[in-house]
Amino acid sequence: MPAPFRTPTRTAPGGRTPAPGAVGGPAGAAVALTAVHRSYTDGDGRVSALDGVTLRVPRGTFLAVMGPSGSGKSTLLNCASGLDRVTSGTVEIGGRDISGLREPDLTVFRRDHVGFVFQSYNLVPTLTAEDNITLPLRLAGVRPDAAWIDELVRRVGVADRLGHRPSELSGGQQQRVAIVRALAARPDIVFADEPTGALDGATADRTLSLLRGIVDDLGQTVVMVTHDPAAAARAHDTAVMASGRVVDLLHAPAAADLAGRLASLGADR
Ligand SMILES: Nc1ncnc2c1ncn2[C@@H]1O[C@H](COP(=O)(O)OP(=O)(O)OP(=O)(O)O)[C@@H](O)[C@H]1O
Repeated sequence: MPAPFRTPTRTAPGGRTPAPGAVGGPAGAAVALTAVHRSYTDGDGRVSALDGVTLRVPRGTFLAVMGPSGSGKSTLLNCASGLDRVTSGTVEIGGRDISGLREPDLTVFRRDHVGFVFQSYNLVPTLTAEDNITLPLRLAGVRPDAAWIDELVRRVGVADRLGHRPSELSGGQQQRVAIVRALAARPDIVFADEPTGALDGATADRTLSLLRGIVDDLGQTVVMVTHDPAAAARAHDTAVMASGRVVDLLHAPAAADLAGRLASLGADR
């Protein structure tokens, strides 16, 4: 019988070992990828963007995904979140296999079970912060859970900005509103794509603290793609990708160790 998950191939340069249960163990996985391949056909032939990824993200954990440009990070995020389809293998979110869902069902599933945070915030410019937060729920015909949203709004510190439009908010405030929007439906998992990429150092730091807090204090699950070793070091675990594979799964790596590992993989940023 094949191994149920890919065994990390190495530990951090500092000798840290992967978190027990950070991969594998089907129980309690917010998202589980099994033998996922994703290939694209382009002008030059076939590109294997994901080449056999098996990865489980336990509920209530914060996973960073790093790797050189072109290593497959965005493809991993897109496939794991149901934005893109796998060529082969399976993706389960909250125990539900989404690999075979038809498009309308997949759209509804994503809406109800997956939250997204983007580098560019993706707020609707004509709506207030409050309306941005509740828009996805209202479109779904779901009454927002006012107590939960209040808790989130207070936690991220935008309670006094709810009546403002995005253009009247700083980048950090817009990202905090986007984080509340992503969590409003209590998703199984939040995927964050370079969430601090457009923020200055101090604001990025605060945003990472918020993400870590919603995992540690509220039991949410976050998967974050980042190029920044210091950002990844704020997560519990880091998956390092190269050539479409997860080559390391590191528990609480130091930023310097991650930077060294990326340099060894030829990452130029
Ligand atoms: N739609 C597509 N069509 C063809 N090739 C694609 C497509 N999407 C991704 N690829 C290829 O798949 C590989 C992985 O791309 P991906 O965007 O996942 O990498 P990445 O690690 O996120 O890169 P970056 O850090 O530069 O954003 C690359 O070789 C890329 O060119």
